[in-house]
Amino acid sequence: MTDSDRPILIAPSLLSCDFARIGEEVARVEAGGADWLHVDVMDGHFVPNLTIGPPIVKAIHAAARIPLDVHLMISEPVRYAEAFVDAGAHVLTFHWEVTGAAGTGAAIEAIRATGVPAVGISVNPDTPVEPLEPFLDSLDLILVMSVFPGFGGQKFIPEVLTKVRRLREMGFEGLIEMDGGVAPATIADCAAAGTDAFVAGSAIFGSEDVAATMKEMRRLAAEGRQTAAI
Ligand SMILES: O=C(CO)[C@H](O)[C@H](O)COP(=O)(O)O
Ligand SMILES: [Fe+2]
Repeated sequence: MTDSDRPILIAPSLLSCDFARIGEEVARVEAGGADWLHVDVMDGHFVPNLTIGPPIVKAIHAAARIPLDVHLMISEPVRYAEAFVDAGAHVLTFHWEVTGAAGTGAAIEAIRATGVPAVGISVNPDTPVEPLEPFLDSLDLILVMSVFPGFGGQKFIPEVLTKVRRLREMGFEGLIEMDGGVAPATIADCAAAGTDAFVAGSAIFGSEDVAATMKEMRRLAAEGRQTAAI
């Protein structure tokens, strides 16, 4: 895939939305041009925070028209994968820190067996990407965390950009997603490094006009990618 063929996917993280009005929040970002809805699942064990489970994901899916990008920050992703896929996950991403070199192949296989359209793996900011090499051909997406998982509204860690470049050098052709502190000020660098999918919670839901913010982020991502290609 050449740079010009690569998508620019804007994925608002519902972690920063008004949960009391979640259906309206979904409609608001869809109308504003979102490509995916990013859903953060936390278990209070892998990360020190608790969010939502399959019933709420099902409710979001019922309200949504665009794909659900489900980010599992949980210690037992395989145990719960089917429940999240039944609830409507389109992309299901688990963490390398949970499965490691010994368990990742089996986890990918088990999650693939659920019939989910896309299987992803995520790496924390301090996790290298080289150990992912044996699994690159069996992954649809790699989510590079640009904050330590657990909370929205944290500051972008720019050092992770080298891992996006490294994954492209290693020949990964699938989607690369960045999550954490992605905003108008940081998105161009993410795109220039080789990112396709951009998760943003506080930058989108914290803005006055979600449509204008997403449009501006898309423009800056395209510009960043083009600058990198010159
Ligand atoms: O996975 C996450 C946190 O663990 C969230 O997706 C992420 O933090 C998005 O929020 P923000 O854009 O505000 O950083
Ligand atoms: Fe996330």
